[in-house]
Amino acid sequence: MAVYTDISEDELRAFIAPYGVGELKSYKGIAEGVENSNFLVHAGDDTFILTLYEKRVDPADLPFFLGLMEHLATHDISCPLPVKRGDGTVLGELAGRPAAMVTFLEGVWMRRPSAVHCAGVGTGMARMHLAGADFAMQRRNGLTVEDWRPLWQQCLKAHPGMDRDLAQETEALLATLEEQWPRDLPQGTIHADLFPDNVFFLGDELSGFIDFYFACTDALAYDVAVALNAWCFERDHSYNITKGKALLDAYDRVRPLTDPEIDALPVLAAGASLRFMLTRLYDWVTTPEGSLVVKKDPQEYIRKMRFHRTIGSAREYGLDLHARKSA
Ligand SMILES: Nc1ncnc2c1ncn2[C@@H]1O[C@H](COP(=O)(O)OP(=O)(O)OP(=O)(O)O)[C@@H](O)[C@H]1O
Ligand SMILES: N[C@@H](CCO)C(=O)O
Repeated sequence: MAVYTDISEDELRAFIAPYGVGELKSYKGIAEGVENSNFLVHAGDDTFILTLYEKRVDPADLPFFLGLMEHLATHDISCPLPVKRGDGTVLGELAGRPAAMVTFLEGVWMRRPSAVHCAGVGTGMARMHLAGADFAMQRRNGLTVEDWRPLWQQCLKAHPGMDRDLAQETEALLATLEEQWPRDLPQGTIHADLFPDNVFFLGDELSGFIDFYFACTDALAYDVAVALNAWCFERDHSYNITKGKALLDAYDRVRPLTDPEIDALPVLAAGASLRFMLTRLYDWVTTPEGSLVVKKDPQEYIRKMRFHRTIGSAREYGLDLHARKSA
């Protein structure tokens, strides 16, 4: 569940007063999510999401995240819009935590996305990348190739009895990625955590993106690689090329991938699988039993890491290189 910090009605009433959203009618904690405390707030005639940022979010990054949501929401991308207070600011403090209110987004996330949803996320992500091109702020990706080895070392330190096969293959992949990581691909503002639980749909139509708290400035194609990992594998860990093709072709139609991006896709996808394997493994080995944090299974991403080792070109993910050439 994700209500780490509880709030009283009186403090919430005082908190929302400067937002000019009307009288507080009701509020309740939201169980989903693992990073922050989230509440559904009804005030005046509207519904909002109130987030209290917990310790894993650096307060110095909040202007970037909230600024990006405002930029995208005002550039035709459906995502939560931070609500401004009378003085124009969006960030406040509640129960000793930095806190902000954003507009409520209709829709639900897809527990079992189909190829149609994968195409939707491909199109939506490409539009988001184009809309983010003139966002003025920058933020370094704190979980990119240089950060993986220190994270791996922290995992080893916390769990000295690490499985030997896993240790060997992780070391080998780290070394390969450190050597081969592409540094000069087109850069931009990326979401960096575009998993199904962060994309809402109404029926088969994408209704919006949430959870921009890993967003950063990095290779646009890395975002594609994260999504490929998160959307195009089945529960039995097999890769679904129909979904991969749907996502990649849809993305490519809105923002054509460059040749270097296409060439780099297998390396980027392997890197993305390592990134999520490592953060999950870190949580797995450092979170005490009985803690409120919901630990996600690193095993899923170990399987994905192994899969990407077998891939030689973007074509094997389903990208229709032939159709691109003749277009
Ligand atoms: N703007 C929004 N509109 C509607 N629902 C929202 C909105 N923002 C968040 N939610 C709801 O709150 C839940 C948790 O939000 P979010 O994913 O941002 O939390 P989090 O703590 O950052 O978690 P995680 O990083 O693990 O995904 C979502 O699954 C969704 O149900
Ligand atoms: N999307 C991440 C978790 C939080 O952002 C994962 O599934 O590991």
